[in-house]
Amino acid sequence: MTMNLEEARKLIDQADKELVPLIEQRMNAVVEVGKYKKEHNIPVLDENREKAVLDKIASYTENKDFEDSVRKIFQAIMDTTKEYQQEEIIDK
Ligand SMILES: O=C(O)C(=O)C[C@]1(C(=O)O)C=C[C@@H](O)C=C1
Repeated sequence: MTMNLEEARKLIDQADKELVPLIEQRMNAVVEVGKYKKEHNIPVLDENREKAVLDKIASYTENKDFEDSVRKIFQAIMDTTKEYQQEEIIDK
């Protein structure tokens, strides 16, 4: 039997609540990398690192039906972190 809408949304809310502190933890590390890049004049984009991150997270994905979505989500995260490093750290 499928779950009802309310139950499914509760699970989404719970997952979101757990994800936000982890995203913040990731962002804190991204800020440190951004400062290092600024100090050492290193470009924000590191394609090799992004490929390595995507391959690693793909390997963590248990349900392979979700692998492409998980890769897209992490690519969106890294696009956002690059924008943050550029606008909030490099350009300041
Ligand atoms: O590892 C880095 O160099 C980062 O700046 C972090 C990060 C990421 O969000 O994982 C962001 C931008 C880079 O293109 C690669 C990875």
